[in-house]
Amino acid sequence: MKGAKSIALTFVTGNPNKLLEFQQIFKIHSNLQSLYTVTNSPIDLDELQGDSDFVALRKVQLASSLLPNTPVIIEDVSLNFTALNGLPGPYIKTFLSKLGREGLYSLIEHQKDKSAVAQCIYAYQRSPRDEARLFIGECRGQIVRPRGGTKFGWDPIFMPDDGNGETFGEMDPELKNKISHRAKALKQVADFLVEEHIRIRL
Ligand SMILES: O=c1nc[nH]c2c1ncn2[C@H]1C[C@H](O)[C@@H](COP(=O)(O)OP(=O)(O)OP(=O)(O)O)O1
Ligand SMILES: [Mg+2]
Repeated sequence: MKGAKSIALTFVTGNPNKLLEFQQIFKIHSNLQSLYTVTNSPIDLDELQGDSDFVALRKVQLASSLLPNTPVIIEDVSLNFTALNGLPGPYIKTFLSKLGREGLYSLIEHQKDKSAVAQCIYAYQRSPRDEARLFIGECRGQIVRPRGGTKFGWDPIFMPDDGNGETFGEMDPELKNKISHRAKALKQVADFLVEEHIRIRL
């Protein structure tokens, strides 16, 4: 059992790869380990259409209404191709499932600008009566032909600009977890959760 002061936090995601990276990055923020007991609710939340902030906001409100007795956190990830004015954006999951990694690459194969921004939004809500809070992390990179054996989404076609020339799919997970969109967003979440723990305990 965790210490008596530990607060429950439910991460609502149907994606086991997200959960794994969340847990790995959460460990890096060692002060949080004693403050929160995180559990996963594997609900695949409905997602409305809209810009990425709106999608994340409505997702966390839905999660909170389904789980009114626990603070909840959700994640929404977008992949924005510069040459396509930000598309696929929050619709990356559908694009990936319909086109595959090769197909995604072929969307911009003939474009000069192959840059893209991976964006991760965490949304937190303490209860259905409280306001949602959003935390956004971005990682700039280039879209390349698929490289690397990971099973996680679009990792093999995304080569971050501040990495080592490898795609997320080729990279040591430890390096990905230091520089990724998810790591950057979770850093802000971690700072917030320390403050939130004090507020909840007051
Ligand atoms: O670091 C990542 N590296 C590679 N691929 C990634 C990453 N992070 C999300 N992805 C994929 C999963 C999904 O195909 C899409 C985002 O869609 P998104 O709605 O946020 O995720 P999801 O529906 O799988 O899980 P959830 O239940 O949390 O909504 O990009
Ligand atoms: Mg989703």
